[in-house]
Amino acid sequence: AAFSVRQNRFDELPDPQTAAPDLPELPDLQTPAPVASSTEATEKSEKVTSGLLKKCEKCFQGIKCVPQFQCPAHVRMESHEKPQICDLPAGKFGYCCQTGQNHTGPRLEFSAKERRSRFPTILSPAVLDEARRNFEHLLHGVAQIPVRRGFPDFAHGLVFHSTAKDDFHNFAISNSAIEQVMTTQLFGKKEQVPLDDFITNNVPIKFTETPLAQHCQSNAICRNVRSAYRNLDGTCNNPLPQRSLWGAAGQPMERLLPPAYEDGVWTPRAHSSDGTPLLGARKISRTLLSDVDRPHPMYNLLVMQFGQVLAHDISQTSSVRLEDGNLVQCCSPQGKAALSPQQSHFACMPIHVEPDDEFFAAFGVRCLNFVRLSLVPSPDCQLSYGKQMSKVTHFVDASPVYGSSDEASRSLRAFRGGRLRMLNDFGRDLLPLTSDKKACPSEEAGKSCFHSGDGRTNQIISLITLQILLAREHNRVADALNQLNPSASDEWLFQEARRIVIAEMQHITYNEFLPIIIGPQQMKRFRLVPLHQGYAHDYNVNVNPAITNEFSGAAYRMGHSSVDGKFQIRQQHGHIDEVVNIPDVMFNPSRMRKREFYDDMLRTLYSQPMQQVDSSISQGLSRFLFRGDNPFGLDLAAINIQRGRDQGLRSYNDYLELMGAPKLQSFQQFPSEIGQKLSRVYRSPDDIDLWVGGLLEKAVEGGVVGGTFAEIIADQFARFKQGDRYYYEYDNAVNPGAFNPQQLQLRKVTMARLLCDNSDRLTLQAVPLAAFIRSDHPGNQMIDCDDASLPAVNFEAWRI
Ligand code: HEM
Ligand SMILES: [Ca+2]
Repeated sequence: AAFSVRQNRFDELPDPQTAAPDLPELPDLQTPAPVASSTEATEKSEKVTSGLLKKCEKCFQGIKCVPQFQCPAHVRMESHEKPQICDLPAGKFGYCCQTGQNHTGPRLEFSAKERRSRFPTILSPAVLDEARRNFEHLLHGVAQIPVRRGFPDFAHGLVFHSTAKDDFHNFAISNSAIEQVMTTQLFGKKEQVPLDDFITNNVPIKFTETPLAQHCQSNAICRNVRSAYRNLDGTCNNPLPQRSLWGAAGQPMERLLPPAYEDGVWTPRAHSSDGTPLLGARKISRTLLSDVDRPHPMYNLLVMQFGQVLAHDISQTSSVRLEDGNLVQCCSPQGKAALSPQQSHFACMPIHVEPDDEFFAAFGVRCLNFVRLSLVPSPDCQLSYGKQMSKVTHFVDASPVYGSSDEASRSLRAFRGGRLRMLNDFGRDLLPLTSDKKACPSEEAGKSCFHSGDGRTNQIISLITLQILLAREHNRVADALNQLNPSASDEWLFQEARRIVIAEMQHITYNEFLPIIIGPQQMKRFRLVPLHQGYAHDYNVNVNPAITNEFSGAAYRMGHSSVDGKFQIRQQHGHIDEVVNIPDVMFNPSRMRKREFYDDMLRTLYSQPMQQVDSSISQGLSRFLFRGDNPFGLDLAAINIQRGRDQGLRSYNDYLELMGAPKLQSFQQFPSEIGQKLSRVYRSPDDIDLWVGGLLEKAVEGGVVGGTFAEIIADQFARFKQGDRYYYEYDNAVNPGAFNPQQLQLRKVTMARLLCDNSDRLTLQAVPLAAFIRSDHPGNQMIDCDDASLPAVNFEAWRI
């Protein structure tokens, strides 16, 4: 087989306890595991010696030393061909890696000739015809049952909404991609193509010259690759013409490991490693991910809320739709049962609820709606597995503020003084109201829903708060630039203010936010720490900045565990004025019109602790998500697990191997209570879903997530840095919109400054100096917004 992560190649590594200190460590689980019961794994590892532990050497010219995680092909190599090891910052070792970005690329040793002898190299018209007929039948042969307004699954669908026009466009592209996938499935079945050949892109047959080539992508035409401003849709960031779409809106996501599709193409993982059916996502959620109140001792809810804004900046998938653009329904009314196979849409993957469910049983609910993500055609037009995409620009570029297309950005601009349009609500600037009836779940509420660069803004009121804050920051900067340059054009003011706000967003992300999530070691090892002065030189034209499926489908959803089910809205002197349950402020923005609410919400965010990232998920998300006026909502934990399977994520153990840690061999390696629960829902440690396994790990030192999520997240932010030519720390040799040394003083910006500069100063007069740290944490302190020791960016450097 070309690919076999199932074999544990890392049992060749010596026991981390007894070997050199810089070896990969066992995943640290939330409470110390009873190591005493000497497991099979320990015995094995004591016996073997490693070919890996040669002394660290320098990599050959042109080859980079990267963390093992960024050298995914290593899991597919025999030990004698493993890459050479080398030194990384933070006293860790890495690999001299040559694999480039194509993690699921074909193995080199198969020559094209050898491959060709196995199956035909062209698609026969008969296969194309049959697949076409099958697909037509799937599209039109079943009842088109839409989701009804006012129900939780309607709001869930809105999370994938951008504009009606976009949804329509995606529908056509996704259909073409799904027809490609179905043709591939049929071809695979007829020619008995080995599963491994699909998942490693080893089937060198193209759709070119068939009708299915119609939507295969061409490259973007970049009129000016030296433009000082990044394109709104993210195109033309990479200067090479054949890479002009890297990181752009609508582009496919990357993968760290080949997909776990049962047919190698698009059929979700549904079986355990021993062949028995996997248990359902809801069963796993209610067994393992209960709601326990564990406030974080150090970090506040602003970490959670900034985290979500950032999530929306870098990822938005899209779900399969009905032909008329409506959402697909997979359950009978009131979730009484899953629709029969004859009635079901092909993208249905409903979540099964058992009759003994502690919560949903009381409402007679046996089915939660779940629709698979839509696909995009293979960029190279090759027969391959299904590829999910992100609708927003993959880069950290404040796309929630400006939109991910020229059209979206035009709808947001005032075209005066470089400003964004705002709603003046009795002297306070709020976001403009939306006219898009699909942006809010009920038509009535739609009247007061807000419009921004991201379709998910109204999802929760604390998210609206930060969206307002960022839009105000843009206008504040535009006004300051206008003061300095009264004759500057609207376009110049807009683009300069946008360039500054993006840099602020990037600086706060890498300087303040990310270290909290992944800890200082990972920051150093992946070279993510911003410089104090001067320019960074990490740009790498070979790095694809695309979001990975593992990041969006699992690792970064760690944020869901940091959500608290309640907001404690404070008045003066710490007195709690109102307790708001989060489901009551999902897609319900009316409170924002109360005069003091915006300031109060910001104060809540910086003073209320976030929840620890662990296996506890608030019932506000796992029972009442998007409940609206209904007695029950959806289960986001179950949705996350199901989504991982939809996206073809491999099991947790495979990602342990990728980071160079030994795979788990037994549930006994977990703390006993967790191990027992795991054994009730999984047959073997090889079956654990990535999101679940990641949440069970103990946090890395100085971070909030465990080792596996830390690696996936660090890798992603390394891509956003190395693969973004416009990254704020790059000089003119790389970045045509580079800041000059005086302008780079914008590194002074902090989250605390943004809070002060964009509050209403009604109830918010002071902020914690380290804004993401609880104000009651020793060492942090409240600072008055007018205190000169709270650094501010001076815009003099923009006088022209
Ligand atoms: C009140 C807070 C939140 C709610 C109600 C919420 C809800 C949701 C929902 C409904 C989805 C779509 C799930 C699916 O169908 O697959 C989603 C996706 C996601 N969420 Fe959250 N979320 C919240 C906070 C956060 C936070 C704090 C983070 C990270 C720090 C986060 C990260 C993500 C990511 C990465 C995705 C995948 C986005 C995509 O690629 O489409 N969320 N969230
Ligand atoms: Ca973006």
